[in-house]
This record gives sequence, C-alpha cells and structure tokens, in this order.
Amino acid sequence: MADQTNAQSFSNAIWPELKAHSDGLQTPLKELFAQDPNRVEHFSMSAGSLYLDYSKNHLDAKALELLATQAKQSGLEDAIKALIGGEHVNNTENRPALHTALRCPAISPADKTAVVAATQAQMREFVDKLSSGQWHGYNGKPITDVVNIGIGGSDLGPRMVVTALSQFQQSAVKVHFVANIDGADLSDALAGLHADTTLFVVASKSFSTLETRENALAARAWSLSHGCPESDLGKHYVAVSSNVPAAMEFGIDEANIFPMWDWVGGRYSLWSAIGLPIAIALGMDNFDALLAGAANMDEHFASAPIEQNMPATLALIAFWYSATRGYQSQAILPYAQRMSRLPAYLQQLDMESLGKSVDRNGKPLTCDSGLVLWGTEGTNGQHSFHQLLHQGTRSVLVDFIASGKPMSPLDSHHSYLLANCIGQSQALLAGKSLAQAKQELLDAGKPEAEADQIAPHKVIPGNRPSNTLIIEQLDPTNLGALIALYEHKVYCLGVLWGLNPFDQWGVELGKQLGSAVYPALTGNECPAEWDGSTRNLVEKLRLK
Ligand SMILES: O=P(O)(O)OC[C@H]1O[C@H](O)[C@H](O)[C@@H](O)[C@@H]1O
Repeated sequence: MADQTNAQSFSNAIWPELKAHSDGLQTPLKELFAQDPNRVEHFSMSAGSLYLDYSKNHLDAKALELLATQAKQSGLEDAIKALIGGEHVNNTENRPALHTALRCPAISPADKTAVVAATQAQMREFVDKLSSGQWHGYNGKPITDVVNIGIGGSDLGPRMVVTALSQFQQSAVKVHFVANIDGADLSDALAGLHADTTLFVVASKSFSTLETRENALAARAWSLSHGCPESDLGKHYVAVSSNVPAAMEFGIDEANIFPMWDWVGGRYSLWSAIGLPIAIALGMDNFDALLAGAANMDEHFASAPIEQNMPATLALIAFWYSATRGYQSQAILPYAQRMSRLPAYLQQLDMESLGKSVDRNGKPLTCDSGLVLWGTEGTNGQHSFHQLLHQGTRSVLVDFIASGKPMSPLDSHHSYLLANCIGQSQALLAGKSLAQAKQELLDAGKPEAEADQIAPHKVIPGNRPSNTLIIEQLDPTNLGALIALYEHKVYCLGVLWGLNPFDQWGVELGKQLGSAVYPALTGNECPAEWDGSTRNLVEKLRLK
C-alpha cells in the first residue's frame, strides 16, 4: 500500500482502539518520564544476558496492552509454536523454516536435529584437521588461508560473525570472504595467497548462484594455473550446499560437501554448515557457544508470554511506529567497532524477509511492510548521518546496541564509546528548544540579533524514540542470542503484517534480466523491444 495517507488497516478487532490510542498518545517522552519515576522498570526487560531498555518510546501501559492484544489476535502465539514445531510456515514454498533446529535440539523435531548433529560432527572433524595442520594441500604443506566464496546468506552472516568475534580467533588459519561478481573482489582476496596453502569453501545453498559459480570457476582456474594438479583439487575445495549433485558436478569430492537443507533459509543459515568459516576462524567450541546463545533466545521466544517476550516486544514497537505513525526507516547503531557488519547482515535478514506487498494468501497488503533498515557502527555515524536523526523532518526508529565490557585494553575509550551511545539516545529524547538554543548563543557572547538569527538552526526537536540493547560483552554466546533476537523479531513482524517472511522472489527478475543483458553487452544486438534507456546503457558499456 505505502500511499501518502498512511491509512493502514488491519482486520483485528482491537486495531481501531490501538490506532485511536496511538493518535491520542501525544504526551512528549520527557513528560512520560516525569509522570512515572519508575518508567524504566516498566519499559525494560531481560532475556538471558541481553537487556532491552525501550522506555524512550511513545508508549504507555495501555499501548503495551493493546499491542499484546493485537499480537494475540494476529495469531502470534500459535505462529511461534508453528515455527518451532516445523510446520510449513513458509507457505509459498511449502516448507518449514527450522533454523531453530540448527541450535536448539531441546525444542526441535528429532529428525532434523539428528542430521544437524551429524553435520556438526563432520564440521568438527574438518575444522580440527585444518587448525592442527593435518589437512594438507597438493604439495604436502598445511593450509594457511581459507577463502569463503558465497553471497547473500552464504556470506553476510559468517562474515559478520567472524568480524565481530575476531578476538576469539583460535586458529592460525586466516579466513577471507569473496562475494561480488566484480572480479576485483576475488583478485584482491587472492593477492598474496599461495595456491598450495589456500583452501576454498564454495558456499551456496542452491549451488546455482551466478556470482558464486563464476568466482568458484575463476578460483579453480587460479589453483590450476598456480601449480595445483587437477587430481589434487579435492585438497583445496570443499562445498556447503543443499544441492549435493551440483557441487559434485563442479568437481568437489562428495566427502568434502557439507550438507544443508531446504528447511534452512539462506538468510537464516549461519548456524548451519554455512557457518564453516566461523568454525574455522574461531574453533568449533566457539561456534557451539554461538549456537548455545541462539538456543537460549529460542527457548525464551518459545516460552515467554508476549508481554515479556523480547523479540515480540521489539517487533511490536516497530509495528507501532510503522502502522500507527507511518515510520519508514529503522537505524541499527551498534556501539562496538567489531559489529560494523551487523547492519549489512540485518539488511538481508529484515528487508529480504519483510519487503513484501502481498499477504500470505497473495492479497495486496493493507498496511506498510518492511522498514528501510540501515546503519553503521557508533561513533562513526555521529560524524555523518546523525544530523538527519536529530534535525531531519523524518523520524527514524533507532536501535542502539552497546556492550558492557570493553573489547580492547583501552578502558577510557570504552567509557567514551558508551557515553556517546547514551548521549545520543538522550539527545534524541530531550532535544533542544529555541530558548535553550538562543541562551547558548548569548552565553557564547553572540549579540542578541545574531542569536535570534542562528537559534532556529540549532533547535533539535527531540521527542524521538529509540531502543537500547545491552549485551554484557561481545562474545559468541551473547552474539548468538542477539542474532536470534533479530531473527525472531522479523518473524513476529511477518505475522503482525500477515506476510510470509521466508520467500524472496522479488530478487529474481533483476537477475533474469541481467542474464539477458549479458549476451548483448558482450557482442549480440539488443532486442528491439527493450526500452531506449536499457539499449543506450548497453551500447555505452559494451566492452570495446
Ligand atoms: O546460497 P545461495 O543459494 O548461493 O544463495 C545466495 C543468495 O542468493 C539469492 O539471491 C537470495 O536472494 C539470497 O537469499 C541468498 O542468500
């Protein structure tokens, strides 16, 4: 729908009351805090080692109650059971979405957890061999470098986790990532690597993705041209895929193919063998800790009532701002340098899942769906886009994420980091009035006329919402819980908006058209029926 009127509608009986309550709830955040000295206690919650302060939102007790009713009337409680129980929640592809079975056997179907355990054992054996130097390349030297070739869900999660947990690196083997079809990605990664000590993980659920196929073929050619005999390629190539025949056809030994299954969505797959680069870099025990953290969140999600359920609460807050106040975008601001890849990871998780225009039955949505998600690591964003957060005309829903313990020996840096994180949410809430702005200018010795002229430019409206998530420290367990929190939040939003968050057919058309453009770009004539712009671009960019 997404028209300018924001006339969103839901069929739930409670919806009119919820919308009316939101419209009527215009009390500024500052006043909400003044009215209730214990507001933070009432609008915060813990799940394991994660703490969520959502008090800086335009919510009161009644709003929470109405939102919980909206969730229940949308069938969220049953939907959570359906997800975890392995029902075909991915209705358009007629299959379950059982990422929880990859990490939480306690609440998952036994047939799934059995194959997961077998694959994890295969991963452990492989990782142990690699890290102990017992996996040898073609000339008998141990492997020193692993290049993961994959894209989307076969890249973003492992890359994000390996970056976030670099402090937990266990192995001397260095992990690299190549995703883009831009040859610069592969050639930059290969520069400085040696074919005899480099192993490639070809990671592709479908084993049919253009970028991964072409990069894997080019890597193979590089191995061969740098001395690897064809008969020894098996020592340098392993694969992760649900399409084992295609991986074998590429030339990978069956024993070196790590399976995944169609019931694991690509963007939910870092917990599967797609997480192999994580296990290689951090060791299998740390990978297990990541899974255990996610399992803690799964158990919380499965058992906590909606009112105390952290993923549901985050989803309901996003629902509130989107459905009743027309918010369009959400910023993810991790105040932790090593979590710099989190926004990119969450972009796929959230926007590929929720960027839909029809409901589960194919009927046009009567509400807006996925918000535009973006962000970067704090404090860097403060010197860039925070201007818009504080003074722009659009309100953005912000998640601040902070880690209690420093990840470096520079303790004072950590205090500065946290001070900035807290200061930013405080500034969004408090703002600065015209009178305050003018007084500041006068105090700085500006003449009255100049103060009057400049003060409006310094006004900060404030009254802008944010969540703050605190993890005790950035370690495998807590990161696992944090990622699972966002996965489940996305699922809840899918339920609240009535859409299927597990397909992504919107990405196909551009790929299909790209395949048709390729022959034109490399020599053939453009078909006459193509639009003028497309034909012009092909002519301009055709390789001379
Ligand atoms: O793992 P693959 O099958 O190679 O897929 C890689 C990616 O490609 C697609 O374009 C999908 O949009 C993603 O969801 C997926 O993660």
